[in-house]
Amino acid sequence: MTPTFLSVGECMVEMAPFDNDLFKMNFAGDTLNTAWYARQLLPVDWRVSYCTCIGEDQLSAQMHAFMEASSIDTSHISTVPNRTVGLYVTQLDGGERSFTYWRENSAARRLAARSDHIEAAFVAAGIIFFSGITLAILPEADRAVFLDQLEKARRNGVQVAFDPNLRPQLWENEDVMCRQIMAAARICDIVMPSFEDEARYFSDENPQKTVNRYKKAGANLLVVKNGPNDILLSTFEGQTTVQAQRAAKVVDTTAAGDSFNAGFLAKLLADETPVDAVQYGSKIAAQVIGQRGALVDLDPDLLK
Ligand SMILES: O=C(O)C(=O)C[C@H](O)[C@H](O)COP(=O)(O)O
Repeated sequence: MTPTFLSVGECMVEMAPFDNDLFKMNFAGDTLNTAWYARQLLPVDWRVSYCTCIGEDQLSAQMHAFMEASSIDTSHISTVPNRTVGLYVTQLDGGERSFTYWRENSAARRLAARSDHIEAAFVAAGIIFFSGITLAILPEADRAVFLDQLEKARRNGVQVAFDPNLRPQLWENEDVMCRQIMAAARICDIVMPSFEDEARYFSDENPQKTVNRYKKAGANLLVVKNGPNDILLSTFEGQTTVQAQRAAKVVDTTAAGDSFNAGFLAKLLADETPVDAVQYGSKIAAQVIGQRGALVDLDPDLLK
């Protein structure tokens, strides 16, 4: 059977600032970004599949065509009549990004509305990747359906990887966000949080506290990203810090974490050591933040 990397979540229209106050339209979203980079970084015998919902309008068709052209498998994308895809605009402040969204009524919010849709995607996967944003956009009842199906897939041997990607503006409130993130972490093998966010919303004093909290929840492989600072890696064998790759220049930090996740998971799935996988993920992220937008061309040397 073809090994499948399945990413689940929401892809949006991205408007990212380029030169002369012009904005460039693209398609992006944390889980799609990870799938897009993973497609380039995983061996060709892997299938990279994206699970979401889109509308039936022209913009949705364009997004679908973009994924196909990027060699991402679209067989787990369903359509929802009378809805369209979400949109976000990136604002840059000295290279640091922030996002404004128009996604309250997006088709992707229905991605777990039919449990057979996600079930079919999950059973076909070797590894499932999702994020806190995947959960944040779902109606409350669908979150439970999503996590139930995930647990079932995991019991059947599928690996589960999770980036908490904390976005309080997408949740009902911070309490709900923190509770749901920890409920999700309980059914994950690999958790890849970013310390800056975790410190802010879980009051972790240092990356060690972040590791301890997710380990207690049950995850056995943890990578705590920390911007340009050391990355903390915790595995079955113990833990270590890995120096982050310095970026030659920081132009736009959008998708730093998403591209790191793709590089890290691609090397793990190729049976490299977790330390090598962290170093590789960090190299990919350093490249990505040197260019504008979420999806950027990678140095061909990195793809070898
Ligand atoms: O916020 C969302 O919903 C998005 O998906 C927009 C962005 O593409 C990612 O958030 C970027 O993620 P970072 O790697 O954390 O920079």
